[in-house]
Amino acid sequence: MPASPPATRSTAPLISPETPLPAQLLLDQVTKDSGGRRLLERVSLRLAPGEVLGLLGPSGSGKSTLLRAIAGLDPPSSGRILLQGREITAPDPQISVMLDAAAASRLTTAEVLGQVLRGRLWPRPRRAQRVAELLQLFALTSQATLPVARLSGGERQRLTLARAVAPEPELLLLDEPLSAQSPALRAALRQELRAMQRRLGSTMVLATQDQAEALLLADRILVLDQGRVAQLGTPEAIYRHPATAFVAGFIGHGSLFAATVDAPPGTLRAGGLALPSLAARGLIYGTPVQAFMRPEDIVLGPAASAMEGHFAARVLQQEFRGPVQRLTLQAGHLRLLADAHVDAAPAMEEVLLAAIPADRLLVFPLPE
Ligand SMILES: Nc1ncnc2c1ncn2[C@@H]1O[C@H](COP(=O)(O)OP(=O)(O)OP(=O)(O)O)[C@@H](O)[C@H]1O
Repeated sequence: MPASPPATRSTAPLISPETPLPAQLLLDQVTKDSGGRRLLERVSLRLAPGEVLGLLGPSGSGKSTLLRAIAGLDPPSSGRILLQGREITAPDPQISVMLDAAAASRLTTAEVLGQVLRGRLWPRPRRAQRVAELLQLFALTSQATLPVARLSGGERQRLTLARAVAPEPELLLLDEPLSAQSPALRAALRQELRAMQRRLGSTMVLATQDQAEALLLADRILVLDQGRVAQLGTPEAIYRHPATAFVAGFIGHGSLFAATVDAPPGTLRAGGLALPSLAARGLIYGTPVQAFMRPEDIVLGPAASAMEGHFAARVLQQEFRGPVQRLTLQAGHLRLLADAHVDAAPAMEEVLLAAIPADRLLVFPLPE
């Protein structure tokens, strides 16, 4: 048995900065206060070299504040940020952050890119080659000689992104990098960004409100809720095992509804239905909770009839989503989202059998 930790241990940081690396980026209880408000509250995390972190959260949750702190642009009020063991308190050449590429600049697109490729690492021929490569990668070749002020919003965003990745930094911080791009270009740039990150092995933090972007690009996702870490985990863990109702509702789609723990154990009563839920086992009879399910988890039609707790549901709405139809079902007093394969989708107003697998009906405590 290891000796008990000393009594002072409880006030020690959650992560000890003295612990030997692998961590490349370490955030230790990062707190930020500004204008009488707490914008970040004790954010701690450890990113391995080459790891991509998706920073997700609603507008105003503190994503940009956290990125600016990591970039050394706006240091935290308390807590520490370390890159390879060095504390970050000011901008660092190893850290590249997306900053708007001088909107009113008279420089051309190519010149703005060349600007960040200075020093002995970028002798003139290598610099010119890199600029040409970036122009091509970010679909800006035709705009190479245009003054930056003339670029469209999407072009300027691509230039901002190209400028951030240009120096091949150790740590790349991106803030909504593709929000102004058309869907096709966005998909292509996502792939490009991921390939580039793998090739360079840069550690990356990507703040976005676009869940698909975070789910596709990130190794792990940090969900921020009012400046606090609501959950940190792999995309799959966050999607399948959300820690709170907020995370469940924020990532992906689903139905969140009020329920009460019922008998026999592992049953929820909601909207007049009795629904089996493994997550409700062990909870005290009569406890009010929030229940959550994803639309793709509901079983529809004859397959539902063999399942415990199946119920009748009426199709209220249909939404075409390519291979699936997203249905809104009326079941008891509940409205539930359900996905049906487009070839097997029921008609409007059709009444059909439905069931929620017991391991897919999640339970969260009521908000305080
Ligand atoms: N200097 C400041 N003083 C007071 N409040 C601030 C300051 N800077 C930012 N805020 C507030 O802090 C909160 C977090 O802002 P931040 O820009 O980090 O959010 P975000 O998650 O990046 O949002 P978005 O997705 O809309 O860009 C916001 O409510 C913002 O208004």
